[in-house]
Amino acid sequence: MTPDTSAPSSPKIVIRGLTKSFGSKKVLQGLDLDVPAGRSLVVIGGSGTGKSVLIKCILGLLTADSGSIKVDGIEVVGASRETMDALRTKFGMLFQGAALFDSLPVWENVAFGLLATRRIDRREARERAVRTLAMVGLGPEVADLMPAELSGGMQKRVGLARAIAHEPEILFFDEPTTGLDPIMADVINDLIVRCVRQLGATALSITHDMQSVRKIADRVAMLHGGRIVWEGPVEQIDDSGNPFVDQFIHGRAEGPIRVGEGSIQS
Ligand SMILES: Nc1ncnc2c1ncn2[C@@H]1O[C@H](COP(=O)(O)OP(=O)(O)OP(=O)(O)O)[C@@H](O)[C@H]1O
Repeated sequence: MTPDTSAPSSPKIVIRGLTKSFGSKKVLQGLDLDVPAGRSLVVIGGSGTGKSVLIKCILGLLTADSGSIKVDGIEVVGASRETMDALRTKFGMLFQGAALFDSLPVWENVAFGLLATRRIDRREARERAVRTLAMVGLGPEVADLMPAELSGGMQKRVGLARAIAHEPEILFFDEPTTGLDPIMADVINDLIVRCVRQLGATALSITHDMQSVRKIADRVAMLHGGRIVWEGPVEQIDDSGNPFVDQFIHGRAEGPIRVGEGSIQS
């Protein structure tokens, strides 16, 4: 996404030895990953390999069993509620399906975090929301519509506006193009690139959509068997020499990834 991905960048998020199981199901099994500051890293991997679990552990929505996740040097695993609340002010999130509040107009959806966490009056919040909507290509006439009045692509834009409204340092994108037609998916990918650049943010995304990976990633990490099995610049994914990456990016049924074994070490 940025032209020079080889330039050094200190990590914004450092993950070491992360494990997470659900009952006897081992999902993350000693995962190590650095997310470089100011870059866009995309985690790829088959269904059920634990990509969402990884993001939820970083956000503190799930508690890891062991290991360490440091955001700007602050430990997330075992962090107090106060620490997590403070860290979350740095985060912006766009989840699958945009997850808008149906009962609130668009502008209140966009300004939700601002109204909840900052001393800001409704008039100012609305102005900020309208400015942020403009960043994702939506005019002021959209501000007073209800989410149900919007197409899927517009809802995604509103979700993106909500994610960036408080100018977060770190943006998380969970399957940002799922359910969109290829053209709208490309529009959303372009907006993600533009917004991340404009904010100078660090981005961590998960997606199955290889078009999206090629567009939004500076670096790519492949999750399989509970660990990162390959990590490198996006320019190298076609030439990674890694059989898991090769099979995944070409969508082949044959290869080391056996369907249905995503979270089991092969
Ligand atoms: N809260 C939970 N309780 C029990 N099992 C869970 C929970 N959350 C996730 N899992 C299991 O963990 C595994 C990894 O799930 P996760 O949603 O992270 O996969 P994913 O890689 O994001 O998949 P997809 O690409 O299909 O969304 C799955 O087997 C899932 O059933």
